[in-house]
Amino acid sequence: MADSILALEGLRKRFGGLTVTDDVSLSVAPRGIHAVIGPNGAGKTTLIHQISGTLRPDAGQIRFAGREVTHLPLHRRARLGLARSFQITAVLPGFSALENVALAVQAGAGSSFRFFRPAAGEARLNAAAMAALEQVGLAPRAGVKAGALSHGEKRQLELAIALALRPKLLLLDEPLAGAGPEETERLILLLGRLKADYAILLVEHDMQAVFALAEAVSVLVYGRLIASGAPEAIRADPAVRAAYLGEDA
Ligand SMILES: Nc1ncnc2c1ncn2[C@@H]1O[C@H](COP(=O)(O)OP(=O)(O)OP(=O)(O)O)[C@@H](O)[C@H]1O
Repeated sequence: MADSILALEGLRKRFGGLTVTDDVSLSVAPRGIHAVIGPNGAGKTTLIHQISGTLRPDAGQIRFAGREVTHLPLHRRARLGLARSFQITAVLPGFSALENVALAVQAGAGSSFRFFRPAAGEARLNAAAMAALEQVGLAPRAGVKAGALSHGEKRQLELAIALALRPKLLLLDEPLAGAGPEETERLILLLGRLKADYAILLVEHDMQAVFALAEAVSVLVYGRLIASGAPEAIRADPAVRAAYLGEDA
């Protein structure tokens, strides 16, 4: 589709005898949240890994921002604006929130910061990092060591790191996992704000959050996409109810 930021076409991935991504085609709009849901082991994370470039598909095509990226390595896709949220384990606990984001900005900016004298470069770096912290509501905690942040704040920090790379598409794999009720509410509000400016592909088990946030929902079962569409249509889809939502419906 011409107006999609991401388009998957006939994507396939096998692990030995197991087909984990089975002829998956879907497109993601340039703004808003597209959720991918499905039971445990359905292949959601494997799909995200193929989009980010961590895993190579066996067949099919991935188009991102108007070009084919199927065989591009992860860092080249990141430069084009494809960001995955970094897991908490990637955050450096001994560095402040600001330093963590600044490191990401520096890595993402590549050579563009070399043109500045070190001090000026550092000021620009910190300003860009602070802007990303502001976007996620973490600016007041900029000086706090990442290791001392609460679980929810670490999630916010991961998002700030991803945003610092100025992405066009954010890949979020279970951003609400492990968050308490209050943190969940805060993160849902944050994602609701971010989706106005970014395309977000969201893998999430929290169905309340998914149906509150998503403009589009795709349902994976055993690696196959059994439905894709507006949340209301997905909720009413008999195949989806039978395969997945049935137990909660
Ligand atoms: N590297 C691998 N080698 C072999 N099998 C794998 C590998 N990675 C994942 N799998 C298998 O592929 C299937 C899909 O896994 P995946 O993690 O993508 O599912 P998921 O939908 O993200 O699950 P969950 O909701 O539990 O996180 C599972 O059966 C899993 O055991």
